[in-house]
Amino acid sequence: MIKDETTVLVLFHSNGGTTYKLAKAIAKGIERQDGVKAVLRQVPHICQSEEVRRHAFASVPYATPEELGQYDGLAFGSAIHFGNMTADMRLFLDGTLGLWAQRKLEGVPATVFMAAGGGAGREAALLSFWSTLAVHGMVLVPTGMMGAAEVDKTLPQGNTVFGTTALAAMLGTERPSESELYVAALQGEALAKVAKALAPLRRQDAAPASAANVQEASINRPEQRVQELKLELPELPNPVGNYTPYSRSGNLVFINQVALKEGKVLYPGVIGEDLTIAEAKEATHQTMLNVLAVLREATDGDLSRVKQVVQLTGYLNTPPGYTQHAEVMNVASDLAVAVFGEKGKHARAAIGASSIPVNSPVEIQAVFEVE
Ligand SMILES: Cc1cc2nc3c(=O)[nH]c(=O)nc-3n(C[C@H](O)[C@H](O)[C@H](O)COP(=O)(O)O)c2cc1C
Repeated sequence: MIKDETTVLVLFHSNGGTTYKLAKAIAKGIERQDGVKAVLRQVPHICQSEEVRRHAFASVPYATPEELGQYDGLAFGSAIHFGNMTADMRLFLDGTLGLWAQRKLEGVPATVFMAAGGGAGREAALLSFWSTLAVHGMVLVPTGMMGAAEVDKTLPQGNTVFGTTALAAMLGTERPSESELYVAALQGEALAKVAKALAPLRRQDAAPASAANVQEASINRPEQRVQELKLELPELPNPVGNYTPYSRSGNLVFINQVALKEGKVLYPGVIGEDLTIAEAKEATHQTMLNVLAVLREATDGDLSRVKQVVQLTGYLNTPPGYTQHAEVMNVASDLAVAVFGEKGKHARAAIGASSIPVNSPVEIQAVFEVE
């Protein structure tokens, strides 16, 4: 993501298309702000019906919970189901636990819009989002009286002070009505304004922190970092053939590991089919711990002898057409930098493979320069 640009995600869940139409109006409002880009994504469907597959929004890409941390602002939209967000949106938000633990969404502006039928419980439904967003520490952008003076008062309209809704079951005009779309665009514009204003401040806060982390890791001995990060480096795995856990040529150490944990493969199988992306990341973390355990052996128990992490190559057991290799391998790269600081930065390749020994979801080849 280009970090000089303000980017706002419009994330929706829709079955019948009304929330999608509001989402597009919100995105239009966001892009009225100079230098702000809207990205439209949808939440995966728990059960995808034929109706959903036929809709125009079927081609909108699915979001992952992890990607929420990349944006400068977030607009959440869902159909109202029994005075609440839909189960699909709820499930998605429950997937943001990792972001919450890292406080990644703290201070990120957010707003909420919803599609209703007759409007039963619509304010409670909007607030059901708000409590989740408050737990994340997000900056809530309400609609207040936005557009209230301009909406067509001869018909029932969905505007509320907490966010726009559309009253899809109300007669008299096509829904969302022009007034509902009008308020939705104002809401998008208001979110974009806050996102644009806060983005430089948030980056300023984040930059010294991450630079400090890297510096801290460089100053601290890697062994100390391993302890601080509470990383448990496992026992060395026994080779099952005529090879060694590592080989050294000059100052370079070569290591290959798979996702073995206590003698068994952690989450065996194909990523995206047998295991989720979150499980793939856990398996990648385990694989990198195995690499570090072997590296410690190669450096006679002293990781401070590592001069540079030179190259990481990740082979991921993925189906044809898979595209999220980089996201999974970032776990290994982040761990290298967390332990070795600047010396942890490396060249990298991430490759999809149709099968990996012992049905591991991942294999990492690593090259280190040592003293
Ligand atoms: C299970 C279920 C529960 C619903 N509960 C409510 C509700 O509490 N209040 C309301 O106004 N509409 C309710 N509706 C109607 C939907 O919110 C409405 O049809 C909405 O426009 C659907 O949005 P979509 O087209 O984006 O899927 C409900 C619909 C379903 C299927």
